[in-house]
Amino acid sequence: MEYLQQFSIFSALVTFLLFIFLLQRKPKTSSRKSAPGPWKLPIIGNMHQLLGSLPHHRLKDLSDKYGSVMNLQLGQVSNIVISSPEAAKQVMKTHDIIFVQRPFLLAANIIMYNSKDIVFAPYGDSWRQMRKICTLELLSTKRVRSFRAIREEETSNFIRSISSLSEVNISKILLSLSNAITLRSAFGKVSERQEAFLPLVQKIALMLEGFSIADIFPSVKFLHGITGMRSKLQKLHQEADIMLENIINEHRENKRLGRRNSEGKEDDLVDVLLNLQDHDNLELTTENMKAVMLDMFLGGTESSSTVIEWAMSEMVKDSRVMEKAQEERQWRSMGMKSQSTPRSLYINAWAIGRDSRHWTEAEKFCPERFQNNSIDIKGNDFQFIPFGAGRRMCPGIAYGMAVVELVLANLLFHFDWKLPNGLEPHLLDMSESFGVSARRKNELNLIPIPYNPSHSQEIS
Ligand code: HEM
Repeated sequence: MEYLQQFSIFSALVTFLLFIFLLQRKPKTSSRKSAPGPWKLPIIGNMHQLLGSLPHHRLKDLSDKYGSVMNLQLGQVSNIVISSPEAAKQVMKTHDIIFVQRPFLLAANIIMYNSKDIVFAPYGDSWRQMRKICTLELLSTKRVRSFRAIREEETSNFIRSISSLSEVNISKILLSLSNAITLRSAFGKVSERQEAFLPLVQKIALMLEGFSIADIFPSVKFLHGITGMRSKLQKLHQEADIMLENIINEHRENKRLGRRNSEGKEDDLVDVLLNLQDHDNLELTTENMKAVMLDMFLGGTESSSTVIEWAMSEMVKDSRVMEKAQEERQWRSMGMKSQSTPRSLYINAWAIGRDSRHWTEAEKFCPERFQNNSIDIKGNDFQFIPFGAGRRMCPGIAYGMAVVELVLANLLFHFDWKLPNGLEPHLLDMSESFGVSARRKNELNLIPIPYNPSHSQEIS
């Protein structure tokens, strides 16, 4: 089991070689010396050079030409693009304090109650307090363990639902599973009203990813109005606010009446926040609570399902890896227990994970590269930073990995997988889409072949 678990982790994480995240930071002060960069046009700067391909691909091509610390002008905003582990270490470790800010994003500011969350909060006392609540209370190993029953039950239902299908849209059902786990962990017993929160979160995620004209020309205020962006954001914010307000009020009322919000003994995340608000000497406002809940959904659902989606795609494409990952199940079945010119920083972790000076056959899916070495995923080895690094590193590693590992292990244990319509594995399209987590461009459809239909054991 240990081997399969480790393999799942490695398989999942290695997909981050495919996974884009352009970690966005903002230096506290602008440096006087400018990095090299491509020639730029008046007004739009280098925006035209990003057209025609996904930004992380274009940025890698440009950095191959101009260097791993490159200057790029997008509208009024001067950006530094980081594309090597050495440069990433400089900005995320050695000089982390200078680059710890997130840039101002109109969407985040409106949706997140003037950035009262963690992801978009300016570096300072409020972020520090929220981050502490997040690491010590909401996403601690102990809390993640307390949601184990939810993860297992949802995964078990998920596996059972696949068994009765002749073909599965893996992309879609993985996102639903990830959403369902977060919904129950966050809100406890799930009502229809709470389910309506999910499509709204998806709309918000779409608004938060990508480049917006308002952020590229921050001083040209009228642009924000004429694009309709501001009013769309305000509408979404109001809708989310009403839902979150209702959910929090229901929890408050249940608490007052001594009724449990969650099904089991464990508190859900809203309970935890309400307890902190009542008992601790913290300035945790209801707006903070709502903004953090949005962070949990935006940061915690698509990220995990995308890892599994890419891991499955890679393994279906390469049967050698799939078979190796599935080897262990035979043993298990044999009786084992079951500003006007602000400056931003983009860290192209996608390009860094493919740096040929650090990785042999960097483009190849080869989870074994993580065996028998001590490469760390927690931001200490800069050639592989799936969760970022430094002060703003992801606080959701334990939560995310718990979901990825459990779901992937169950998918591999219970089924063999085939592509539909006799499609040859090597012809599987592996294009990515634009967006924060670079999901598959085309959804992944697979045929599940139950490994052992009489075998009802789930992997936990
Ligand atoms: C496999 C799943 C996940 C991946 C790959 C991932 C990746 C990341 C990355 C790359 C960052 C930016 C780090 C930086 O700027 O250096 C980040 C930040 C963050 N993530 Fe995750 N994440 C995952 C799961 C989660 C989960 C499950 C949650 C919460 C439920 C979460 C909450 C956050 C928050 C709140 C931040 C902002 C931290 C700050 O600015 O202080 N993430 N994540």
